[in-house]
Amino acid sequence: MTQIPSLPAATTAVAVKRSGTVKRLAANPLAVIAALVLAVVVLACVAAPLLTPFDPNTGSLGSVLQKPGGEHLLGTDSAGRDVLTRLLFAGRTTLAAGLLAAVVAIAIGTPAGIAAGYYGGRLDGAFSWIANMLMSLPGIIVLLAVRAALGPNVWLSMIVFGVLLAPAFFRLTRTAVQSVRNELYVDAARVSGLSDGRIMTRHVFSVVRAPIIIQTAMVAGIAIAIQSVLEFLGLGNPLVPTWGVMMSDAFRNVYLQPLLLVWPGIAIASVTVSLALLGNALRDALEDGQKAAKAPRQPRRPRTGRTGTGVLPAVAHPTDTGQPHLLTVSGLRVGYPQHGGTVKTVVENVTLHVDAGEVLGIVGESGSGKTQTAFSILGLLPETARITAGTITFDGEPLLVAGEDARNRARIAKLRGRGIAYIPQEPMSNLDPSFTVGHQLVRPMVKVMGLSRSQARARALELLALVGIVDPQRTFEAYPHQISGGMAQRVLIAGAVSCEPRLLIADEPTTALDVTVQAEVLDLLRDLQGRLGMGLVLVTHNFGVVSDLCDRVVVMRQGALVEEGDVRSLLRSPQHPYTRQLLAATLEGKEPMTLLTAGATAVPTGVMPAAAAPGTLEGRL
Ligand SMILES: Nc1ncnc2c1ncn2[C@@H]1O[C@H](COP(=O)(O)OP(=O)(O)OP(=O)(O)O)[C@@H](O)[C@H]1O
Repeated sequence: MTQIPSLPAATTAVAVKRSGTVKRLAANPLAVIAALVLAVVVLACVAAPLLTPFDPNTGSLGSVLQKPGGEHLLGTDSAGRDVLTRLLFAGRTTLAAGLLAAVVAIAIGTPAGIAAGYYGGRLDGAFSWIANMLMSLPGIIVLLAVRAALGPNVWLSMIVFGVLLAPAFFRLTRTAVQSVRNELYVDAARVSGLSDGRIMTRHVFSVVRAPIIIQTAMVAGIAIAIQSVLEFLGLGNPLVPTWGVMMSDAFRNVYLQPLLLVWPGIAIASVTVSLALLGNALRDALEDGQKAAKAPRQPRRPRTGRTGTGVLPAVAHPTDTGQPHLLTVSGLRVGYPQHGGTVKTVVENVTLHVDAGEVLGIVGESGSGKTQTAFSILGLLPETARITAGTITFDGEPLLVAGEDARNRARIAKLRGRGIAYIPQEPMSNLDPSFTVGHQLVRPMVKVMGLSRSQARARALELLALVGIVDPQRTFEAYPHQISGGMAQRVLIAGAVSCEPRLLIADEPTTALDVTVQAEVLDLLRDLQGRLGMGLVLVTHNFGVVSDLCDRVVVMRQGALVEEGDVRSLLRSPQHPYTRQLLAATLEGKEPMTLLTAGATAVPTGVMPAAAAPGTLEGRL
């Protein structure tokens, strides 16, 4: 069994990444200066009443336009008001108004962008149309119109400006979400029973979090600058001190006291420039982090040992009792509409079933429609796919009916996790890099089984031990990059069985693994399936795996079933020429019965050399 390699700090962990980002920011002098300037300005403005004894709006006619010095550190303005006091109080309004614009833009743009990117289709079209329309409006003219209609209210102006800036966040999040919505870890989250809302907030939002923070810094700076420009032009409320209003006042006395223009100018420039610098530095720090994340992994330690501890008794396979099959697929047809109105059919009239405790293999060459069939059962087909005929029933209840898209989605969503679970092909890309292994195991159990967090945690540790992970605690706390491919596949198997599903669909579960780990994972699957009495649909193109694990097998070619039977008869006397051809190709031209030797368990994908394939066929034939 693989030990967790101890990785250097510069590799990919998100936990490491977070502290790494702070470290990289701290190493950037511009970022440090910008952060310090912002911190000083914000703190000084917040603590304004403590820092100055004057009132920002009360002046003294005896001390008009005084030069800096004495009790008025920055002098006084044309109404005899203390400039420093006004500057600090004005900063509160200006900064809060800039923040308000950014918050409004985020609150509108981000959820809309996530929903449009995640759901696509008409929702995306409608939201994109609104975003394009908002972007085509001339912002300054709209703000002038708002000012003319509703008066000089800085908060209202910034709310409107926030709405106008929302498309920036919308586009950013939509693009980011589009790039991950078909990632396998999102599919994995879906099949583990998490709702769309939960997936969007927990798994998808993490992708857009960093760009949003960067964009917020930029947008807040722009909002402060625009607000100040409008107020400088005399469109602000003279009764509410802001840096723009101060600039406007100062400009009227520029010949008498030019310094009055300098202080708010410095304040505006320092804050907007600092925000821009900080945003840039943050982007650089995150990009550097991503480069570090792509650094090569530590070599894996050699694996030893076998999996499973045989605690539960094996479940007897059902006999023909007249009970409905656990899963029945009837006449399934899946197609993809093409340009020009035609439909490319990728699954045609597929009919199969699997019972509780039974292992059904779906074999066929690449592109024969195995995954499309499995995805139809799991409700994971791409949005562009159309189920044009057929039904799928689970335990006698309809699960999928052609043409009932919305109901199909609801029915499948209810079954995921507890009814049907999924083990994918690519272990690494099915684990969300933003969360620890433990988190990803615990969440579905809390959500689907209603366990408390501590119960789910204890169960996750048990499951990790059950799937043969030597140090469950350490793996539980690890991020996906900190475990090997074989361990990741075991974690996914643990996750798939965590909610005690009645049917497990495993799509080429060993393809991405090296040969020794393939054998271990197959052993584990067989062991768990027997112990838990699950129905198992095993998608593979490897007859070695079929003979090792399956009770029955269906052979697919070009989207259709060409042969079906119990594994023993089918391997012994394949009827269809394609099955014979496939078997012959797998066996590299040798007769199946002459290959067999006892002792080993599995073979590498698509290859069954005499020395490597042993035992798998012999035990069954
Ligand atoms: N999004 C899609 N749009 C159009 N055609 C698709 C799409 N996804 C898959 N197909 C087509 O469906 C057919 C069946 O694909 P499927 O992934 O089920 O094959 P498979 O038997 O699982 O192959 P493999 O072993 O390589 O995974 C292929 O011809 C493939 O090109």
